[in-house]
Amino acid sequence: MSDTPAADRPLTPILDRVQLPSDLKSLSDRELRQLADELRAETISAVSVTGGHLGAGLGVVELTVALHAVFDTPRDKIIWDVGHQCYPHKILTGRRDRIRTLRMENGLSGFTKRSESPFDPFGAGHSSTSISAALGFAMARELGGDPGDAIAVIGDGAMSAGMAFEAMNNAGHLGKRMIVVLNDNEMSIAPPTGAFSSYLTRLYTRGPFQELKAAAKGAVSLLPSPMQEGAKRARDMLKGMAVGGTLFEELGFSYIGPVDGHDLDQLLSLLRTVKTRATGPVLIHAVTKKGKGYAPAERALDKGHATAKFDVATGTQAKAKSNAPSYTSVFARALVDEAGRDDKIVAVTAAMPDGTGLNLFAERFPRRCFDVGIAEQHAVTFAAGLAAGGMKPFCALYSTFLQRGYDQVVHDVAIQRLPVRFAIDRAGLVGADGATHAGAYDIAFLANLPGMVVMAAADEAELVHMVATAAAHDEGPIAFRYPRGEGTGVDMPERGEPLEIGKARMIAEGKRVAILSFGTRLLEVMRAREALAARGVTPTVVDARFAKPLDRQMILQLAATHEALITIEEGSVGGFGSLVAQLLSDEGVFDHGLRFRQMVLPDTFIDHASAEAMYRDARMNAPDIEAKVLEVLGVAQIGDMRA
Ligand SMILES: Cc1ncc(C[n+]2csc(CCOP(=O)(O)OP(=O)(O)O)c2C)c(N)n1
Ligand SMILES: CC(=O)[C@@H](O)[C@H](O)COP(=O)(O)O
Ligand SMILES: [Mg+2]
Repeated sequence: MSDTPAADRPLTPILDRVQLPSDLKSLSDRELRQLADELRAETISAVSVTGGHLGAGLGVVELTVALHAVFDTPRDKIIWDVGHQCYPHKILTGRRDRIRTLRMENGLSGFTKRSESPFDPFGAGHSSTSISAALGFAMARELGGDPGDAIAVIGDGAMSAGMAFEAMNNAGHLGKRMIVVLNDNEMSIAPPTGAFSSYLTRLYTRGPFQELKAAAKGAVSLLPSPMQEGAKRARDMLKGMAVGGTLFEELGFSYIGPVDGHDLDQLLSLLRTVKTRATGPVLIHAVTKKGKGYAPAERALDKGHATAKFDVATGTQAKAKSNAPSYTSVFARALVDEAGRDDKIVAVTAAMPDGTGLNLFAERFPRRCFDVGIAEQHAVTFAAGLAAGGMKPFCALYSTFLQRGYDQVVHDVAIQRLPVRFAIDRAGLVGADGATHAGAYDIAFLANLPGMVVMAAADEAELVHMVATAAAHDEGPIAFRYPRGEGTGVDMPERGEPLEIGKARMIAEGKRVAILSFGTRLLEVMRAREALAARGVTPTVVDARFAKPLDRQMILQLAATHEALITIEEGSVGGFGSLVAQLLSDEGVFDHGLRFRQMVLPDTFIDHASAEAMYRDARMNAPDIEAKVLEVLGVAQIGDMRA
């Protein structure tokens, strides 16, 4: 477990007096200002030993203190969008003693989580859900459910997603008291793109400040008294001028802002007034700085969005030893290579240019690369439109975020048989981000779609071939998946060669049991095979490459020549193994006594830990494969081989 030596911990006399947010009520505003400074120092110190999301939390330190000082949590509910900015909130809500276990096995989650604390009323990890959830709490209160205020804190990046607007539309119509704090730091993970982002910038660069905007639309009564004076002056000035309402006002919110989100006095005074006077939906537009107060984060291109462990004095991050290129970079380079030969290839990312490697593509082909913002649904249908228009779109998304665009995959892509290429990164278990980010379901939800081709790369050389396969496949949609992290270090091909659709590859011939591997568990399968050889068992090993279409001929042949078949994949039940089972059952193979086992992720949500530990818990590492082979053959032990 990580720790900070006592001598290196920041001095935090006020924070030391805070066990729970109720302790903030006895602090003066001056003490609250000091508390904010100490909370920032404690956050930096903690993340320096755990790694994790740093910049977003540093940007909301004053907001966190002000919200907890003014409202009565957990009766009042603060709903942090994404949840990646919640570390200061965790420190103030009874979790300081475990803050140096963030994102570790058995430690605190890196996001808000209902099961972790009553101060986390709603869990997150994916973006743009907070306003919907807050509205749900507000309406539950109106209908006699849990009392208290509902406050959504949502970033400018998350605000640009469709869900946020769906929620605003509904909230403005229902007209009930709820509060949205728009935390505008002009950053997503990368600098934000899009017209909405420019709109927010215009809101605070065009001139009118909070007094003027509030005056223009009658939100004056929500402003604290000193500001009301200014507002009245502003209203007088405005007489006769045509001042357009903000988009938020048009949607039925009282808009207050922009306010300086690091000015604690102003925040306290504003929130106190809103707390006593608000009757309907209110949006407070707070302007903040991502990474605020820690120079290395403020200077970094990503404003310290996510860091490895680091040295607090210098900001220097610990470098992971790497023996092989990451799958992400292999994908990106292969795509750039293909695109150099084919100018119809275009690429789409939903706010993850660095995470998907498409930053590399954008450097080389800026006109052919689109960052659509946090908008996975749009990304998929936009790619469908590009395909319908004659382009060859690669839609590069994390498996977990593709979930949000599923109807678009079915309705806009698959039914129309449009050749959208889905590059699915972060397939399988991802480690520290935990269950919300696990890429567990894409095989199941894609391979059940008629006409969809679904591939998984067993190593980085295979990935290069799959990029080439997707580029060459114009007949309909095609997807290929690959995990987070580095490859296996295999020799790389000069250039990708399109694979024959639906053909598996034989890796090692053996006897009695055949293991059909789909994806990067192949390495663990080969380790298991080596261990089994010592016991005189030599399984046949096949890299399936395709979950859809299956290599029927190869699978039926293996079934005819082996006593048992085992499938393994980094995905949930309902995917590759289920399709193999369906084939074997349809062909009556089970009637002849074939023994069959599927190794899939368990039917539980696996908590954050290292990816290796998560696969250990999922029982999908080499010792588990070895045990499964022995069990299916009825050889030796029953029980845990890993003693
Ligand atoms: C649906 C979804 N897509 C993508 C992401 C990845 N993601 C996490 S935080 C983030 C940027 C959020 O920007 P913003 O809301 O402005 O918050 P900030 O980090 O600037 O505080 C992105 C793209 C996600 N969590 N959920
Ligand atoms: C909060 C969030 O959704 C992202 O920041 C995510 O943690 C990135 O994951 P990777 O580190 O795998 O890119
Ligand atoms: Mg932002």
